[in-house]
Amino acid sequence: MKGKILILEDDIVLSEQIANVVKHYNYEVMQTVNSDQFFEVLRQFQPDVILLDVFLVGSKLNGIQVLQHLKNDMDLNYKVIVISGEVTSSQINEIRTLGAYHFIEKGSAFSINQLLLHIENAITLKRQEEEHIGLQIEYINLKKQFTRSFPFIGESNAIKKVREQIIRLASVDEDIFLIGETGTGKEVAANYYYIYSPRFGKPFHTVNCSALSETLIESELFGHIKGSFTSADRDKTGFFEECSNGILFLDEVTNLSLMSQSKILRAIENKEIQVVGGNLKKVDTRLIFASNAGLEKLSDESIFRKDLFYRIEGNIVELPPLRERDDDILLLICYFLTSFSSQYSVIDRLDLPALKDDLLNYSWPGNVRELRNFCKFIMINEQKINNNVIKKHLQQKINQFRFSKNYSSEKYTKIHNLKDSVASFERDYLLYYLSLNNWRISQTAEAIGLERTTLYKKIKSLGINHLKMED
Ligand SMILES: Nc1ncnc2c1ncn2[C@@H]1O[C@H](COP(=O)(O)OP(=O)(O)OP(=O)(O)O)[C@@H](O)[C@H]1O
Repeated sequence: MKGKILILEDDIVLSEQIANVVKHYNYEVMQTVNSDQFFEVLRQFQPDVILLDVFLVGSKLNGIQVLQHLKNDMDLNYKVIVISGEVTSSQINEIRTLGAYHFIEKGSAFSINQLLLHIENAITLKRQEEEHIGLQIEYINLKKQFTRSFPFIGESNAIKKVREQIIRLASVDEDIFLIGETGTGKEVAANYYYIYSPRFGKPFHTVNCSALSETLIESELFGHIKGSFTSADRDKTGFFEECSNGILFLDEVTNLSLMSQSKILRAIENKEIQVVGGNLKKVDTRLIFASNAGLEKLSDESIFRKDLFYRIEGNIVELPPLRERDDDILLLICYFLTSFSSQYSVIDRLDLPALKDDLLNYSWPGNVRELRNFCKFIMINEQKINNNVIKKHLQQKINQFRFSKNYSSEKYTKIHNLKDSVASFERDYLLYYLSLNNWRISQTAEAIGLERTTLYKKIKSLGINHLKMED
């Protein structure tokens, strides 16, 4: 069946004649003689094309009024072909303004073959429009899904500025360089760029450059031809070509060798890649670079090529560390706790604003990732969540951080006598766990796997002041 046709025609002989011909050409047809009957059939039949007469004897509405009703009250995509006897030029204009697909005069010039041609064209157009609408809906849904999966939370001025920069660069289809400490959200920002890029919906791949081995890097990025090296047992398309018309996200780009960076620069400048063992190929790949390196490291020639740096310098966007966007910490903690609480069915009753100072007392060196993992840890390990529970975990975190910062291995390797070095470590270790366990000896002993008496002896022999301790 090629399509559905609904006829509204009071001339039964003509209606029958048209119906027979179009049926013969594999269309499904319904015939009606007045407007009431027409609207009754219309709802159920859902035609592709409507053949509409203008003057209808015995009908509540004439053809033009029917057309008016179709335009104003029905948002479905029908194609209407008006077939009529004598109509005035102003009526023809009205028919056109009301959105009819075509107007055909009855009379001696009327040809059913021509009508068939118009029907076929109308149906083709309708299918194309439907496909276009379908694609648009799919595109909008994909965007919504993407935005939900990669929320970019933050209302601090710093993050607002970052979002603005990203939207501006994405909308003009420029390469971008995201820099920032680990966990500040460079990958989140890359996804945000993709959403605002005209390339959204086209391929988008992430390559972690530190995971690429130097020998295979060219083949991974630019592809290779079968037989071009020992293990190349078939042709391979590289990431640049896979993402042509789309976006390639090169994460940790400063971990690439200077040689590999020069090949990337060539690919950007010439919009062309050299396939390993093959020919040059034109590509149109937009690039997002990301690195944990600060600006001063980026301008160090031994880490990042000067020419590549100058090429991208104007498009650097810096993700601020969490400690510099304190306004966001409550928004983020609230988001993570809520998302993990539904995941692990833990109810959270918290007065978050009262926690702000405590949260900001810590520097969050792992940034948003650390905050996220902190929330996850609490949600998994605690049954009841309240401000005190959060404070307790925060204090433990602060203690651990101080311990790792103050007692780096360097402190012990500097002591040239092994016995003294071990003693120094043991002392720091015990002090750390004693403070973590509120100076309770039994609790500390259990936490570190010692007998209570052994711990007590060690405390004495290491000269730890045990006056504030309890058993
Ligand atoms: N603004 C934000 N809103 C919501 N989640 C965020 C935000 N920033 C970071 N995250 C979350 O924090 C975690 C780390 O983010 P991301 O991987 O983007 O950081 P990164 O800067 O790329 O880190 P790295 O340099 O270590 O790869 C992710 O789980 C991410 O979803």
